[in-house]
Amino acid sequence: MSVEDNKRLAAEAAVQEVRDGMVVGLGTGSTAAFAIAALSHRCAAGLRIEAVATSEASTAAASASGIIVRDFADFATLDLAIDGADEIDSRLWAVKGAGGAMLREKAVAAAARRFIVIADGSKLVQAIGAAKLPVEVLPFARAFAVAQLENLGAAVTIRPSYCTDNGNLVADCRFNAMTDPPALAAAIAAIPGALGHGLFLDEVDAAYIAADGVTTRLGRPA
Ligand SMILES: O=C(CO)[C@H](O)[C@H](O)COP(=O)(O)O
Repeated sequence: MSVEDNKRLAAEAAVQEVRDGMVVGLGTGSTAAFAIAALSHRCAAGLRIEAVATSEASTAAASASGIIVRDFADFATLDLAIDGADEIDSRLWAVKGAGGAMLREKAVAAAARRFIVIADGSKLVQAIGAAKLPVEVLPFARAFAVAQLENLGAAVTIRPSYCTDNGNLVADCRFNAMTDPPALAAAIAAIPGALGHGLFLDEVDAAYIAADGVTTRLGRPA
């Protein structure tokens, strides 16, 4: 089984949780794309849902595949959201944002009554922290925010030639050791000009992880 097959299996397992009448948050990235495809097949077979999407790319993909996509600005809560991750551990702490959508992704995940991460087995780690941690940065505050992130121990690279869907920069941060993710999340959130980051410590309710063609669920059942 290839990595792509495992991404698809994890996505298909998560999409089984979607029920008629739900408002569903759609993630961003290659694994989330498999969820959009699986959801599109279910909609073609008669499932009636509405969706909101975490990026312009996912909005376009979902709309093109026949899913009704609404504006997240009009929803205070969602029934379910499904998204990929760059790392996830058994505490259901995740790092997201390699695709640069973490600010919208976190708002959608937080609004969802149930947030599911889908991933192939390579994303399941003993403890998060090896992946780069993306931080969305207001261009106006670029140098200040980078210096503040460096003060927290990060080696920071502004993602070249990249602009988020919100018109901002992404500072990719590498930490030698991420010893206290909750403290780090709080410290980054306190930086003026740092608009959001890819540490998801409170949002994930469950994860479907597929490895070697076998899908495992971590976290609470639907
Ligand atoms: O957080 C994300 C985008 O901002 C993605 O969900 C994450 O990067 C995983 O992507 P992929 O499924 O392509 O590996």
